[in-house]
Amino acid sequence: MEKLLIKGGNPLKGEVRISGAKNSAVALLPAAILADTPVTIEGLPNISDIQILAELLEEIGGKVQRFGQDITIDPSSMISMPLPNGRVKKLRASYYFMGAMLGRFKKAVIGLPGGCNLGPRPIDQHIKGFEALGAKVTNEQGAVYLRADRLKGSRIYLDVVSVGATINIMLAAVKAEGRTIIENAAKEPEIIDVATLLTSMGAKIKGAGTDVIRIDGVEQLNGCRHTIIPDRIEAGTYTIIAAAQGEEVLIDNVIPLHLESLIAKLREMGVIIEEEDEQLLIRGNRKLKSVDIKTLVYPGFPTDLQQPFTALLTQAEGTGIVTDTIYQSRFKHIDELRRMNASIKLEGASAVVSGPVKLEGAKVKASDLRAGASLVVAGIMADGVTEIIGLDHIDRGYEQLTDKLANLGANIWREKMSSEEIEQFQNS
Ligand SMILES: CC(=O)N[C@H]1[C@@H](OP(=O)(O)OP(=O)(O)OC[C@H]2O[C@@H](n3ccc(=O)[nH]c3=O)[C@H](O)[C@@H]2O)O[C@H](CO)[C@@H](O)[C@@H]1O
Ligand SMILES: C=C(OP(=O)(O)O)C(=O)O
Repeated sequence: MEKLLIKGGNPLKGEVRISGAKNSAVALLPAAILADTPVTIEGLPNISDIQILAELLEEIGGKVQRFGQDITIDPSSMISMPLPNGRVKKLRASYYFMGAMLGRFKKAVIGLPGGCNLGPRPIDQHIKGFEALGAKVTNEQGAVYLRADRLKGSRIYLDVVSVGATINIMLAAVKAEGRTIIENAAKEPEIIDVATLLTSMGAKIKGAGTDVIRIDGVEQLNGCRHTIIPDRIEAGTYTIIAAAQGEEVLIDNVIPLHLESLIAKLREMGVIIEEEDEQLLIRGNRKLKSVDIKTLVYPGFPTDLQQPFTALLTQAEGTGIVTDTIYQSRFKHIDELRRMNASIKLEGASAVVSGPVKLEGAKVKASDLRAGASLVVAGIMADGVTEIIGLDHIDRGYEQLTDKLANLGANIWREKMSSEEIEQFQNS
């Protein structure tokens, strides 16, 4: 087990290349289950969630070959193997095996998903969608059992705008008989990416990226080749880091449109950002002004950037109010930032951040993926050394974080934890 160490204060300069989007990749891989012939996905991030999904695909009989950032999945000999326990519990996106296996085999047994602990994360809207398509769904001993004699297209109104439910229903509906209409669908770029892959496989989908998606089911889907979109959350994290500590940082392989809400907020704070087709050039500003943020569904401010952004607000003049409307209790990073001298109060569903303060390096723990990212942002700005444990969370979502930041000039490295440290960590 390792810990991450950062000696803060170095000005950052240079270029960082963004990897493929985790939240697309984790749906694209299960989507391959639906094809009759091999699917190749290009530009995958090398992160632990992808490794686990590749192993799950092999567990159900898929042949998986990885060549650098590309993966080829031959689904022809897959079977509807139950996956009630084990790897499925390690990540959120294992829920996509429900939709994909239901679409292909008309049955699936999948353990309830893991992923970041952000408070309650129900999957009732996924289930509502599967039931509307004709599946019988039961929950037994922590696993979801799905079975359908046939899947039949239906009109489904989501009571909550959900990325996972929108994609999961698409995965099942592409092989249902007739037309499915998903209303109040989520509009995140990852949904368009999954729809693009499915369309290349032969699916008939209209409206992905709007709040009404129409799907006409087909009997057969074939293999294809697909290039994943860049990770807007990784790009946003580096943009925040560059705003915090950058002299001049070029973010390469990014779709600026996907980050409009973040870019607007950073400009309000006084950060200078130039947008190119696939790049962002960020000039940090040591005199930042505070702003308020409220997370919303896309194209609103993403909840996955709320935690890293909160760390940046500690350096801004004034008071910034951070409200997360998607996950009201996504604030586990606050106590850790306070250990680093941040001045943050929790008031109801908001964090009130006062700044600027001089952050000080400390021993802190990443309780979830983006909490980890917020500690990295803080560590990069702090005086002295910050020691972050809980790297398994960070490794779920950031490819080569240490190398990418070191290339920009950060003083950052990983070290093995001693057995006493591991014991303390496990008991904490
Ligand atoms: C693997 C993946 O893509 N993860 C992302 C996905 O998670 P995930 O797909 O799990 O998030 P959702 O969009 O489904 O959740 C949004 C909100 O809806 C609620 N909800 C969701 C489903 C449901 O059936 N019932 C229900 O009440 C959730 O508790 C949450 O409050 O979108 C989140 C919101 O942008 C991001 O933070 C995650 O990084
Ligand atoms: C919450 C996240 O991921 P997951 O849904 O996979 O837990 C995230 O990427 O910030």
